This record gives sequence, structure tokens and C-alpha cells, in this order.
Amino acid sequence: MARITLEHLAHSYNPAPKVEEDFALKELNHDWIDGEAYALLGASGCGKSTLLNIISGLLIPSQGRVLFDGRDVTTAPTADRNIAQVFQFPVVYDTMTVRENLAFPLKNRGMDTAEITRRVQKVGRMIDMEAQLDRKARGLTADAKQKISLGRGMVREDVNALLFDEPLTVIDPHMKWELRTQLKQLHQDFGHTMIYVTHDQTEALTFADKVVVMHGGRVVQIGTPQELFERPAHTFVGYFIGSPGMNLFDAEIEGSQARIAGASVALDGHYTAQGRTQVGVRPEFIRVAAEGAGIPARIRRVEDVGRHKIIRLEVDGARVNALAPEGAAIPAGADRITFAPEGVNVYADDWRISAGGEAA
Ligand SMILES: Nc1ncnc2c1ncn2[C@@H]1O[C@H](COP(=O)(O)OP(=O)(O)OP(=O)(O)O)[C@@H](O)[C@H]1O
Repeated sequence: MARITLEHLAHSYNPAPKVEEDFALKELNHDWIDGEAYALLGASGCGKSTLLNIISGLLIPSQGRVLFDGRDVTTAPTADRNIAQVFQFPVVYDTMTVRENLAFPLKNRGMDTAEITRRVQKVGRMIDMEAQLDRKARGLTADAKQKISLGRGMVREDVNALLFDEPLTVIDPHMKWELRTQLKQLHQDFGHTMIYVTHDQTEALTFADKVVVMHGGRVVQIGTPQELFERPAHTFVGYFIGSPGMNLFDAEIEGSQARIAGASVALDGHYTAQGRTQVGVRPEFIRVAAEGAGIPARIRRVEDVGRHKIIRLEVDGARVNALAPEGAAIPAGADRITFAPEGVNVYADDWRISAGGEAA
């Protein structure tokens, strides 16, 4: 296990980058805490694989350093980093049996046979392939082969880090859940530093202690699932995480009041905001009402989705979503919305600010 430090790290695939847009990965400084499980989450093309490949040594960054427990490994080849990697598509030896595939990384390191047998058996059980250990990998389904790749990633207990690049893409939905649970268990048992790349928020939020959200080549927030839900640091985090995502209202911020669609909303303190100002409120924190103060809103439709209802609204020409518990009644003649104060976030030019005007 190792602490992984990224210092002034940035990467451009253009050999002579001039402007920030030339960088697929914008400058990043971060310590990945030893033994934590991280998910790198973001839409396609946001730079997740670029960052992972720099950590694994497949790519040398155009700027900055990578340290493993303080040792500079920026230009060290993958083989010298003592990491295990699992990619999106299976990497297995077809002519070997499942058992031999799983044992391969251990044999390579000269581990004694009894210990290899013990570990292979254990991992075989974790990936639900105990019965197939003596089958050749050739002819197995892509899904089974990917389980072998995952097993090979998990079989060593002495690695600095385990890196996963969308490893469950080819796995069927039920097994996905099972394997994710196994990976989490493995993390609890061995405390490996794990970095897991995905564009699927459920996968990220259920797997990781901390989620690193990337957008346009930039890390926009690193936080626990709860922090990302309650205090999205960037409007992208609000929109990308949650179902439906956070609502954004154009707002004029006047001290401790926000004006939205002609109505006043009390804020939790005094704000000095510049640029484009918005108020972000997740659907869970919006209530519909028929009387009292509120922002004028029109209900377009109500969708019952099992545990709760999604209320689709229109506010000042924009689409807004609210969530209500399944049994909650929607007041007759509802024509306004209010916000639960703890769910209100203020943004200036897409970044969350806190009372006092500081970036949050
Ligand atoms: N070898 C390369 N040469 C030039 N540009 C590249 C190369 N690899 C990636 N890019 C560009 O860098 C940006 C980040 O790509 P990257 O693969 O890191 O994103 P990602 O978030 O992993 O996406 P995906 O989920 O689709 O794999 C994209 O604009 C991509 O087109």
C-alpha cells in the first residue's frame, strides 16, 4: 500500500501546448490517502483514463510529479510501481487454465506453492469461478474472462495500489453488483489503496470512500458521497450526481437574500458574489405549496416511481424537478415552491461559494 502524491500534475497530448484548453488533464495537486478507495467519476472524455494512466506509468505527464510514499516514480515504468491493474476488457491467457491465470502474478514473484493454492482458491471463490478453476480460459465468455482479470488484480496482497479502469463494463448487471460488493469487501479486508474509474455514479458512490469528480479535464471535487450530495462544489457535480440532478436557478444575490423569478429566498448568511450567480437545490429539498411565500411554479406532471414521486415543474420558463415521498399529498392548486434551507447552495460562475463570498 502507498500514499500517492500528485504534484502540479498536468498532461497535454499536444507536444507544444500553449493554452489551458490544450491540456487533457488540467493542473492537479492531490494526496491519495494510503488505504482509501477512490472512484474517478466523470463523463466520457473528461480525462479519467489519462489520470489513471499517469498513476500506473503507462503515460508520462507533460508536467508535474507522481510520488509513491514520497518516492518519485514519474518516469518509472509500470513494472517498477508494484501495482495491479484491471482494464475495461479482459486480459487473460487463453491457453492457461483459470487457476494458472490467477496464479500467474504470484508465480512470477516466486511465492511458495501452498500459499499460491490458498490465494487462488480464495479469489476463485470471490469471483464465483471455483468450479471452473481447471478449465482453459479459451472458450469462456467475455464476462467470465473479465472475472479472471479482476481475480488476477485481487490475488496479490502486497501491491502499492489497485487500479481499475471501468472493469465492469462487460459484466452482466447481477454479477456487477456482486463483484462490486466483493471489491468493497476486499478493500475492507486488505486496506489496499484503490482507484476505480467509472462514468456510472451508482458504481462510484457504492464503491468509494471518496469520489473524485472530473469535468473537462479538471478535478472539480473530491469528497465523500454525502459531501457530493449535500455540498456540490461545482454545478457539474450537482447535475451529474443524483437522480434527477440538482436544479439550478438563475438568481440575483443581494446580501442574505436571493431573488429568483421575482421572489425572495432567505440565504444562510451574507454573500458577495460576482459573475453569473445561481442557486442550486436538489429535488429532495424542494417543496410544492398552494399558499404562503414561495417562487411561482407550474406543475407539468407527477411521476410515481415507486419509493417517491417526481414532480416535474416549470419555473420562469425553466424545467425544475422536486421529489416527494410516495405517500405525500400534493396540495390542490399548488402554484409555488419553497426550499428546505439546508438544501440551498449558492454558485458564482459554476463554483459554490459560502457566506462571506469565499469559494467553498
Ligand atoms: N492518445 C491520445 N492522443 C490525443 N488525445 C487523446 C489521447 N488519449 C485521450 N485523448 C483526449 O484526451 C481527453 C481525455 O481523454 P480520456 O481518455 O482520458 O478521457 P476519459 O474520461 O477516460 O474518457 P472515456 O471514459 O471515454 O475513456 C479526450 O479529449 C481525448 O480525446
